[in-house]
Amino acid sequence: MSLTAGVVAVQGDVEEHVRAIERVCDRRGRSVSVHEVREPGVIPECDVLALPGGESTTISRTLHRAGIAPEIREHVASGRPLFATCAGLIVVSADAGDDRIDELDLLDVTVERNAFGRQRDSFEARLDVAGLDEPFPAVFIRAPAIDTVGDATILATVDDRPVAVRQGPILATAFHPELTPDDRLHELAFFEPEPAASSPE
Ligand SMILES: NC(=O)CC[C@H](N)C(=O)O
Repeated sequence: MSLTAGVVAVQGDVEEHVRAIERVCDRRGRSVSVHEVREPGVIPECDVLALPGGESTTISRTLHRAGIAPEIREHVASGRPLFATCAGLIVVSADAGDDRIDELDLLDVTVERNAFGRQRDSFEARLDVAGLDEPFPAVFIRAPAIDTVGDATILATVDDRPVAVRQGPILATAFHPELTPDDRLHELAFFEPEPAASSPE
């Protein structure tokens, strides 16, 4: 059966997520149609969903204004996979410590925006990620870090700060897996959910 994927296309690296999803599906021999989500009515058709990085205050405001936010909540509530990267992580968190962000409160973590400081505004790290055999080339761009973790499971850390977590159908990273040709985290997010979550296969 063909997979229907959505990439929330408010802002940010949408095209890169689309291509990563197409690559993963191609490798797994799955046909896929990927929709860029800008309005309500698309997410209910999607088996899997990506929420890209960008600027989290803009993304948060637009999601609520466009009426997409409730559909993201329903998507997760129904156990369908959501992959949130960077600003996406900030938006799905429980608290980002910024009044301009109306968090979706789907992931039991609090985050600090731009947590790695000026000198390390952008950097790359070869990251050990739970569930992957080889380190992942992680690209950080004005990345958030996770401050406190409730129910979520930590998959990776930088300087002892969590930068990748999963909780039920949600996988979230402070970095940008869509900016590298390595799509193992898209594969983990969409095809190898935690046992409690339903699989799109
Ligand atoms: N690359 C990103 O998504 C950066 C996130 C950005 N610093 C924010 O807080 O919105």
